[in-house]
Amino acid sequence: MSHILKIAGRRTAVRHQLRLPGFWRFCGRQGVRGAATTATAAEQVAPEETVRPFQEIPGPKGLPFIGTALDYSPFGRFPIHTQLGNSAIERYKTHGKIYREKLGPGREMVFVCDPKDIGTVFRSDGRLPERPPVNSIATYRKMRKKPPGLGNLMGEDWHRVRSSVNKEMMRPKSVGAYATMQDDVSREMAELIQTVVRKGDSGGQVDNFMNLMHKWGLESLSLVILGKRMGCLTLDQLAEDSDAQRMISAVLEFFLYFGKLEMSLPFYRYFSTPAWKKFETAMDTMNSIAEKMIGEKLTELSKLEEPPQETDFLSSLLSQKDMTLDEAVMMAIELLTGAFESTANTLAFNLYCLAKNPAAQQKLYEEIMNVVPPGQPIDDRVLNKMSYLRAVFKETSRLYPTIFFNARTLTRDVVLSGYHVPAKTQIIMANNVISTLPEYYPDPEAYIPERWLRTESSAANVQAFALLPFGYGARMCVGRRFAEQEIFLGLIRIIQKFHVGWDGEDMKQIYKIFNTPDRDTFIFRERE
Ligand code: HEM
Repeated sequence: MSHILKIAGRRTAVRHQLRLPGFWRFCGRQGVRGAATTATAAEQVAPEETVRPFQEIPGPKGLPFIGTALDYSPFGRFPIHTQLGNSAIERYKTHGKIYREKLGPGREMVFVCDPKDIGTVFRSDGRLPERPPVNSIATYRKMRKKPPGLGNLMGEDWHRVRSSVNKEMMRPKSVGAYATMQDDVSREMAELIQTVVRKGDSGGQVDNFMNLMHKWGLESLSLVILGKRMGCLTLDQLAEDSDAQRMISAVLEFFLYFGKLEMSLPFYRYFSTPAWKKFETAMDTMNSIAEKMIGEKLTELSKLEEPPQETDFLSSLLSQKDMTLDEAVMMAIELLTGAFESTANTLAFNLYCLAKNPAAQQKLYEEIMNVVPPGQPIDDRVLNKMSYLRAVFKETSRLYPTIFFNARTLTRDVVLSGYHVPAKTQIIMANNVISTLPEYYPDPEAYIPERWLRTESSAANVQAFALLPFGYGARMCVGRRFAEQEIFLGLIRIIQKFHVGWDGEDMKQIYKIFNTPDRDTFIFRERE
């Protein structure tokens, strides 16, 4: 443990030096307004006299106090689990590309559905971009006296932690080093599907396929973050009391109640509502399993005289100079618990689009066979050669987004669609609306990966900021490269072995913060 503690002590000192002056300089109201004046003058596209005031932004009329919150209740116009994406499409049809909506006390948001406005918002990010806080998680972590986690950190604290994590997670070379490990897990996952298909009594379906996807996502993450296999990848039902199954069940429960709490009035802040109790129990379970796994890893590391040779994310984080031990552990917990569901769902959306579009699937299969013959290991250099695979991923993200909206709290005043929007306003960027508009995507309902290929004449038409599945700028998804690499590997290993079809009703997306497939009736047929 000695070298870990030595490093941790040094980090605490660095943290205190950085924290106070920077934080107050950038978060103080005067500071932000001051910055706003200069930036606004430089960035405004319309002369000042033509800029319309904030209050004139159109939007749905709501009730006093709760605004339009009831629209999103189970009995409202847009029940949140099934209609959140549609709500923005319908509002756009009524109010246009910018609208203002109040969803409860202190929760007024401006929705934008124009790539130019989205560009303006992201370009105004500055050095310390802010997203609206995720209140339920912040409340839980405060109650348990834990650090808030990267997603909820703001100001200089966010910048310091993010800079450390970026070194390991945003550099293609660092992330590429994990590709072979992730590929091993993906190959095993495809072999499990093969075992089921070869039994011949399932008609090519894998019972509870999404559960297999979750196991694949968790196994891969634990290998990358802790350098450890969890033993999830089995066709047998995992024992109910195993860490892996408890973690998977807790994460699914967590996302279900997380979505409910974030999109309803925050009564949980005042008393323990039934939804809050479920959320709290799920968080407790996830954290205790992750803490146990991380604790075991720290004990292993403490027995080493020198830092380990093999790569794993936690060991790399611990060797960063400007992160405290608590923060490194919190970061590992956040990644281990929060990230495998999104990759699992995204892989399922990609498979579904390919199942429904056999010509695109065939084209992808041909690219895979050209670049990676079966049996050959895959590394990051191989992935870089696969342009059709990337195009499939983008086109799926357009039609079946894993996240509907990006969000920012403005750190300076801007002009959006000719309206003045002041600093501190919460902005929701509804890229899912843009995805339905023929002015940005000819034939928007069709699945056409080719529109993303640079060689096609249509490629030039896809406007910047129209599609941003991982957000944008300094605060974009820190797991983007890991997630893409993992999804690409999963897709390659499945499509290489199987023709993927679909049985029955179309898949719909259920909103639980991340979109989730409502069914998983894939049909796998082994290729000749
Ligand atoms: C397909 C899967 C995923 C999608 C679609 C996704 C999408 C996003 C988006 C849209 C954001 C907000 C970005 C912004 O505000 O500009 C975000 C943030 C974040 N994501 Fe992901 N993500 C995925 C997977 C992952 C994975 C695998 C990890 C971790 C290994 C991860 C960790 C994070 C973290 C920690 C943040 C907060 C970053 C910050 O505030 O600095 N995500 N993600």
